[in-house]
Amino acid sequence: MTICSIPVHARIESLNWENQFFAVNSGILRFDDGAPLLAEQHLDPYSRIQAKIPTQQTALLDGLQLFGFKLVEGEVDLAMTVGMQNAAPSVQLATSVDIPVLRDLAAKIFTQSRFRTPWYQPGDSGRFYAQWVENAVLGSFDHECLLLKDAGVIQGFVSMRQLNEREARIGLLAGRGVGAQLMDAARFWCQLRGLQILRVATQISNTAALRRYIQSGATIESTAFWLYR
Ligand SMILES: CC(=O)SCCNC(=O)CCNC(=O)[C@H](O)C(C)(C)COP(=O)(O)OP(=O)(O)OC[C@H]1O[C@@H](n2cnc3c(N)ncnc32)[C@H](O)[C@@H]1OP(=O)(O)O
Ligand SMILES: Cc1cn([C@H]2C[C@H](O)[C@@H](COP(=O)(O)OP(=O)(O)O[C@H]3O[C@H](C)[C@H](N)[C@H](O)[C@H]3O)O2)c(=O)[nH]c1=O
Repeated sequence: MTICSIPVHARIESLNWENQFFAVNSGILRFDDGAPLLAEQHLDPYSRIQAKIPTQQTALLDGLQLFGFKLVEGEVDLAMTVGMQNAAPSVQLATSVDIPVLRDLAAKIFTQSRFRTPWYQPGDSGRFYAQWVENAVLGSFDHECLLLKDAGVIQGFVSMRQLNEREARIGLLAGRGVGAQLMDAARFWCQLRGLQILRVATQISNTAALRRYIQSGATIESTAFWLYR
């Protein structure tokens, strides 16, 4: 077999938020035919470089592997139309009082993650989703976090981000056995804002989440591989 280089045109964007949060020096490849040809000396200054590639771009997959990139995760991106006939669910808006419980839940429940060992430190992934849900409650990343409670106890949560005047994206969604209600709540949140498309992404291995999103009316829009070096 002859191994020859496969041209990859990309620039590197520093992942400033992640670098501060994880105390690393990481960047992400942004692919662009007008960008310079990728070379080792562009990658070397970083302790970690991430790349997210559409799964159908097998030439890119081969090219990045020649630079030493390794497969870390697969991601499925789904979307659904919101419609106008959604019933109001019995959810509450999370407030700062809910943060400690939500942080604890989020740190434990998202077991599949691209922020996993050996690429990140043990505990980094849990700490990341805990921060994500806290920032959703505070409206500093996702915009709001909706809670499903039973007798005052949180059964599930879903964080929501409005992307533009038509679309929203679910940030984090969790609650064993209450996925359908959480999806209904997400859809209603969109309807209230006049949004038409609801997007959601999950890890390719998360079959429970994939089943839930599809049963709730979503269809697969795209799939991607995460590679790191
Ligand atoms: C946008 C995102 O945040 S993507 C990440 C989605 N969230 C998570 O993965 C958090 C953990 N999972 C959950 O909170 C829920 O399982 C959801 C929201 C994904 C789906 O909820 P529901 O549709 O109500 O399904 P339910 O929780 O009953 O799970 C379906 C089945 O998968 C199983 N299952 C769910 N998660 C897992 C898991 N991580 N490992 C093994 N089995 C699991 C459940 O036990 C259940 O099995 P059963 O039917 O034999 O009882
Ligand atoms: C909390 C927070 C995060 N960020 C930054 C940090 C990252 O660069 C991105 C989020 O990256 P994303 O690819 O979305 O992360 P995940 O792969 O973990 O997410 C997927 O899986 C989750 C379980 C969930 N389903 C999610 O919807 C998926 O996308 O954002 C930031 O800049 N500021 C913040 O406050």
